[in-house]
Amino acid sequence: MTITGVNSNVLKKGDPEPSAPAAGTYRLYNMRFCPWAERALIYLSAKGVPTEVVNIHLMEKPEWYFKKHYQGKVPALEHDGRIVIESGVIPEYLDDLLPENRFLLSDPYEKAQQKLLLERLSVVVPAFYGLFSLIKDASAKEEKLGNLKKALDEAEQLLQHEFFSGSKAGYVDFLIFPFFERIWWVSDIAGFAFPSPDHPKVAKWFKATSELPEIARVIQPLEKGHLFIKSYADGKPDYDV
Ligand SMILES: N[C@@H](CCC(=O)N[C@@H](CS)C(=O)NCC(=O)O)C(=O)O
Repeated sequence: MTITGVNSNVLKKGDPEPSAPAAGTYRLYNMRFCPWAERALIYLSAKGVPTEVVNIHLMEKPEWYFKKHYQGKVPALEHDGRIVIESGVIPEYLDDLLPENRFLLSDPYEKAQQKLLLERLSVVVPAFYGLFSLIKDASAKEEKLGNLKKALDEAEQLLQHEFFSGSKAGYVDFLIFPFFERIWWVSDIAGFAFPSPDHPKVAKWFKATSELPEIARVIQPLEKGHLFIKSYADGKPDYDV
């Protein structure tokens, strides 16, 4: 196992800054339920590089964390005295740094196409965030589920192969999966079906992708996802569930 600490203690205000990661190893500042951080986590897992995960309490951030990320957000990647932030930048950085095992293709046209596909698929992101209000108040259910359906219709149409990245999972799958996973978490709580037979290609992709070893070994169990989502919807996110 090259990834350690995925479920480690959550560091908060007052906790000391960990010493620098050992040379040649990677450290990911993470929050287990953050979809943006999960993009970087999945990428590191797929790269198979030695990685230590450090979980950050986002409501009570350690003072030193602002040296890692100027806004105090996750993810941030630290290695060999360098820090890289942003979930859209870290994967590309890792591909440039470790080109023997690339996921974002190096051919300029293919690379552009993959990025455009991710851009189009990103309709699922606002559709997902819009679902939170349903957990406490079902009054806008029709509208929110209508937005989700439109986003999933788009994804169904964009899925031309077994994976979004082609016959093998890659950049697009790794970066968009965390949002589909969270739609799945919310579906049980807010009372709608996902994955659903209305989007058969997406349903098949979701199952296959969630079972990939590089993903399965780093994601959170469904029950924990439920607990976190409920705490978040209550306005008191519980980072220790
Ligand atoms: N644009 C950033 C977004 C990251 C983000 O919003 N992370 C959230 C957690 S899911 C965060 O750190 N929130 C803490 C804060 O905003 O203070 C990225 O893609 O990396």
